[in-house]
Amino acid sequence: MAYLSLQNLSKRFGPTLAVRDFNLEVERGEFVSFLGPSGCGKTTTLRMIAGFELPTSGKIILDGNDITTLPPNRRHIGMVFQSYALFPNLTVADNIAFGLKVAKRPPEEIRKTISEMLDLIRLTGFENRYPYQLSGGQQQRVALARALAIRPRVLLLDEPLSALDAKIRVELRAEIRRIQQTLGITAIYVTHDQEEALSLSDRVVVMYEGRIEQVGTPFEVYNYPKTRFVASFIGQLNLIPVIVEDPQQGKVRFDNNVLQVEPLPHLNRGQVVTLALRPEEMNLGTVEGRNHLQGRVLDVMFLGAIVRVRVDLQGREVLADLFNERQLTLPRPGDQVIINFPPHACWVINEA
Ligand SMILES: Nc1ncnc2c1ncn2[C@@H]1O[C@H](COP(=O)(O)OP(=O)(O)OP(=O)(O)O)[C@@H](O)[C@H]1O
Repeated sequence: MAYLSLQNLSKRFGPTLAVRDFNLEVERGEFVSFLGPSGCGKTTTLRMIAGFELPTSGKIILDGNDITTLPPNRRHIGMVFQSYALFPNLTVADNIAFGLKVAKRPPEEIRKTISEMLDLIRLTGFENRYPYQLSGGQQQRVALARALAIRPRVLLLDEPLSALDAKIRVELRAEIRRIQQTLGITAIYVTHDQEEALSLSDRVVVMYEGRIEQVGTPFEVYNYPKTRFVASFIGQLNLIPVIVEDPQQGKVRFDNNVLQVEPLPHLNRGQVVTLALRPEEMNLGTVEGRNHLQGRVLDVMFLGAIVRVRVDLQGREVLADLFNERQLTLPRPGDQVIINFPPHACWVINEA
């Protein structure tokens, strides 16, 4: 059996079913993210694992023991929140030592753990500072050390980076992953930021309205989304309505253009379906390949590593991404362009 097993978990708050029949198996040492829009039940699920909420139904098994109704302080779980929640009147060292002192660990062990934790979060020398003397990022690293000092069986992180600046957020993200891997600790990370979930996790649980939509590696949920929600929540997606011309040959029609996609044996001729394509699969300005569409540039957004071009394709707006390079000639609004994409880049959504 998996290290942490969530079995048919549900949570109801009055009329709201916040979490519905949630099933997940987490391996020891795995880093799993819960990703979804506000209100989809991520925090509630995390709080049930921590013991702050009792499930309305279902079970939580940790390392072979049923902990569903165990009080939080007996679960041996570490938690990091969005607000650093450090004790303002305690030094860094005393904040880190807090859980160990409550557990009445010997002073020698406490000293040793403080020193190891400071080394791990790269704040050696800061032990006598108070939280107000630290930056937000440093405070959050202390909060992480405090959660880890008790050697928890699972580390839970609830949007731990959302109060920080963009640059610190990216730095600390890498730090969290490094520390998690160094300790081999099992971690569950709640976020509504897809980039954070994709970059940190071994697996991502995509949630919507209290339900799991898909569980998979970052590669799987991005490249092989199982539902329309997952496809549109993670990354950008172009949707183009087309009519099936020849299902066996994978030919579809968009206005007067016949497009080649992969064979669609489960569909019928004449059916209206939606082609879904990522912006990075749309090539701009070349006539190679099998599918070309005429378009007109609406606007150009320079994002650094990529340039995102919004194009009008005969009344339908799509996004096409170019890789930035210094020699690039940027398209301009009003330019006539050709968009092409390979047959294997599109998937077909059939909503009928
Ligand atoms: N204590 C509570 N009492 C009543 N309703 C609650 C309570 N806690 C959460 N809810 C409701 O349950 C649903 C799920 O909330 P939850 O906080 O788990 O979502 P979330 O995905 O973590 O959202 P966010 O990203 O905004 O924190 C929401 O509709 C919320 O209003």
